[in-house]
Amino acid sequence: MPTPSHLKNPLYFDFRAARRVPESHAWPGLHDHPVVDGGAPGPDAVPVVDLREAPAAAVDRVARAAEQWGAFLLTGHGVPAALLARVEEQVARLFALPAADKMRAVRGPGDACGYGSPPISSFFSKCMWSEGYTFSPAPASLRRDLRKLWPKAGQDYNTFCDVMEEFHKQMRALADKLLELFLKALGLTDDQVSSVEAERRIAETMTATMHLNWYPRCPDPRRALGLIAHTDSGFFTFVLQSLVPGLQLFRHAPDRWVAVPAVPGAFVVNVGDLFHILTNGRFHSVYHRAVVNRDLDRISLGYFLGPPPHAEVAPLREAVPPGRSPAYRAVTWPEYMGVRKKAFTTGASALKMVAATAEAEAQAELPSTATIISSR
Ligand SMILES: C=C1C[C@]23C[C@H]1CC[C@H]2[C@@]12CCC[C@@](C)(C(=O)O1)[C@H]2[C@@H]3C(=O)O
Ligand SMILES: O=C(O)CCC(=O)C(=O)O
Repeated sequence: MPTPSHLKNPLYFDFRAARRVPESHAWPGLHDHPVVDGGAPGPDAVPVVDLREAPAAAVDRVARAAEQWGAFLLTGHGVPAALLARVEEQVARLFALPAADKMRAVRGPGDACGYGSPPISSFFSKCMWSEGYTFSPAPASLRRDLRKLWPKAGQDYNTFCDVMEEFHKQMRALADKLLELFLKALGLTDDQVSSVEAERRIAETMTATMHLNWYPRCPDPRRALGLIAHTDSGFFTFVLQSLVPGLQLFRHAPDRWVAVPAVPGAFVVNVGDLFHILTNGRFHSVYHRAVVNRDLDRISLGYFLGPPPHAEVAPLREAVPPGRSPAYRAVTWPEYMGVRKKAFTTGASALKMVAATAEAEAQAELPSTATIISSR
C-alpha cells in the first residue's frame, strides 16, 4: 500500500514514537549560558504587574519592566481563570487530533497561518521539538480557517471556535488597556494618549494573531529545543504557559537565561520589535525561547498584537528626546519581516538594519540573534 501523502510530509515527525532525539532535532550550543530561576526573590525575579494595583503604581511597574526586561508577568487582568482553563483544554484537544487531520491544515511556504513549525523555523536546519498552529482569531476568519482541521464542523469544532471567540473578545479589550498603560509608562499624559490615538489609530487598528504551541515530552530534553530564541516582531504578545514551565528570557551582564515561573492565571507580556521602534528603543524587545522536559507535555499560547499590514510604524514623537531625531525609520510589519529574514541569513540585527543613523545604531546597541543562538 502506498504511504499516505501526509506521512511523506517532511513536517510530520511522530514525537510520541521517538525513543531518542535524532540528529535532525539535536541543537548545539543550548547550554552556553546559565539558566537562573526567575521565580525566586532577587535581581532575577521576573517583574510582576498586577492590574488591581493603583493605576499610578501599575504604570510605574510597566515602565521599569519594559525598560529593563522587555517582559513581565501580568496578573489581576480580569480574564477569568475558568475561561483560561477552557482555552487550554481546547488547545490540548486540537493537538491531540490525529496527525492526518492536523496535516490537512499544514502551513504552506510563506503562509501566515496553518499547522506545523512556526515561520522562524525556516531559518534553521535543525527541527524544534514542538508542533504549532497559527490562526487569526478575528470572527471573519476563525470559523473558516478551523474547518481545515474539522471539515465536518460538529461539536468539537463548535466548542473550539466558541471558546477562542470569547477569549479573543476578552484579550483584545485587555490589549487596548495594556497599550494605554504602555503609553502612560512612556510618560504620556491622558491628553497625549488621546492625541496619539487620534493621529495613529493604534488601538483601533491593532490586529491579533494566535499561535498555539505543543511541546511533547522529550526523551533527552538537554539536546532538544522547543522554540528557538527569538524576539517577537509585532507590538506586544501575551503568552499563556500552562502549569508546566519552559519559557526563558535572555538577560545581559552577565548573559543568562531567566526561567519564567509558571504562575497560574498570569500572562507573560513580551515587548516586540515594532514596539521597540514605536517607543524609539525606550522599551526593548526581549529574546526568549522555550525548552522541553522529560516527563510532561507542555502547551503554550501566544496572542500577538501588531499593526495592520499597510501601517507604517515610526517612533512616537513623544518618545524621542527633545532636540534628537528618531532612532528608527518607519517600517510596515511585512517590510520589517523582510528585513528580519535578511538579518537571519546574514547574522545581523534586524533592528539595527532599520536604525535611522549610525549614532542611533550605537544607541540601540543590541545583540544580534546570531550572538545568542549560535555562540557555540
Ligand atoms: C503574527 C505573527 C508573529 C509570528 C509570525 C506571525 C504568526 C506566528 C508568530 C510566531 C510564533 C513563534 C515565534 C515567531 C518568531 C514565529 O516564527 O512565529 C512568531 C512570529 C513573530 O513574532 O515574528
Ligand atoms: O512556549 C512559550 O512559552 C513561548 C511561546 C512563544 O514565545 C511564542 O509562541 O512566540
